Amino acid sequence: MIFLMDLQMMLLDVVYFILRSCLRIVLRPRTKPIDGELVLITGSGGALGRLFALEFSKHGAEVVLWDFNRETNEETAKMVRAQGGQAHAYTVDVTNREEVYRTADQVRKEVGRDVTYLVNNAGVVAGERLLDCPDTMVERTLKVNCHALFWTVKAFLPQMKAKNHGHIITIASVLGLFSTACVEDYCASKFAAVGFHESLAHELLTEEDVDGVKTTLVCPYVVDTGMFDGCRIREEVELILPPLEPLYCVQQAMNAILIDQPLVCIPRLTYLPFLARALLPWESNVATYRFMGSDQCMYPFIETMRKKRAANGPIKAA
Ligand SMILES: NC(=O)C1=CN([C@@H]2O[C@H](COP(=O)(O)OP(=O)(O)OC[C@H]3O[C@@H](n4cnc5c(N)ncnc54)[C@H](OP(=O)(O)O)[C@@H]3O)[C@@H](O)[C@H]2O)C=CC1
Ligand SMILES: CC1=C(/C=C/C(C)=C/C=C/C(C)=C/C=O)C(C)(C)CCC1
Repeated sequence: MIFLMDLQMMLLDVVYFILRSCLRIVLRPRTKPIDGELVLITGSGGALGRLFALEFSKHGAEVVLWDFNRETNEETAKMVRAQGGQAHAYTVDVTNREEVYRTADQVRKEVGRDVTYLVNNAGVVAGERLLDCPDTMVERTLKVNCHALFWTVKAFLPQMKAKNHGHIITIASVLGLFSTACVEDYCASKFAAVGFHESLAHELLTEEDVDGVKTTLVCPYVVDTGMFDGCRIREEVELILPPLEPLYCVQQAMNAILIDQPLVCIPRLTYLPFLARALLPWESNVATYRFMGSDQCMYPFIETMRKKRAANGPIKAA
């Protein structure tokens, strides 16, 4: 009897949340205020990290900027201050566990309060076919895009839990939900990031006294930041699915964060290949990939990366 009542309640919940999600597309819920929050962003010297810093600051938050590129990170801090915000820049390699824990303590002492929002945004890609990809590059991708999430979350989650207030945001990728050829390192690391994030979200949901700690998983499609320069799908399909403008991507992610949305794929159209991967036979997906030119979409990207590496020299391993 209890089982049947539980089943009925669960089905009602399922239908309620489906309807609520549909309604939220048309009637945007009220966003939560974040003025006075302390937001830490990793990879803040990069394109999306910088825009996140500027957007969070526009909403009244104070930002802590972590990047291992001192110059670009300082530049972000300057831009935040120029728009009247407060920023603290730290040069950190997020793959270095001790450095993460040490700098987290330093932030606590110097800024004088706990980080309440953590945006794990730092990310890299090897940009090489598997058999041509040096092992150190594979390791670097996994360390930056996946291992670092463990170190930063372990550094900041305890205070969020203690105060029952906080928000953990993971900038993953649609390539953490479905894959394509020649980005084995990246897909492995982003699928891992999605797995890490979702398991953490479930863990927090099972602990009743931490319902004030929220999570948002952000999965963007190609963004025009330079990171995936050259990535191309079939021209006709690209007309309905062009690379995203970086600011649009960050604003969509901000909307999701500010309404405590647990997952956002940007644009919404990319929920379809995610569903297709789960529902259709493998061969059907292969057929759609071929039709859309997404089976070989990374070929020109790899050529572009090779040219970039030839011009700038090899990338330092993390
Ligand atoms: N661009 C795209 O098409 C998409 C990107 N994403 C994800 O969005 C995030 C941001 O991407 P985007 O802004 O385009 O990339 P960028 O390369 O512009 O920014 C990434 C930043 O992370 C920094 N970084 C790299 N390694 C470390 C490290 N070990 N410690 C600290 N900082 C580090 C980089 O420093 P440095 O410049 O010195 O390398 C850079 O400043 C990434 O996680 C990416 O995977 C998701 C979907 C699509
Ligand atoms: C595979 C695939 C597609 C193309 C996806 C691409 C090109 C994704 C690139 C994502 C990037 C670069 C993410 C970075 O984090 C389509 C056309 C949606 C159709 C279905 C399958």
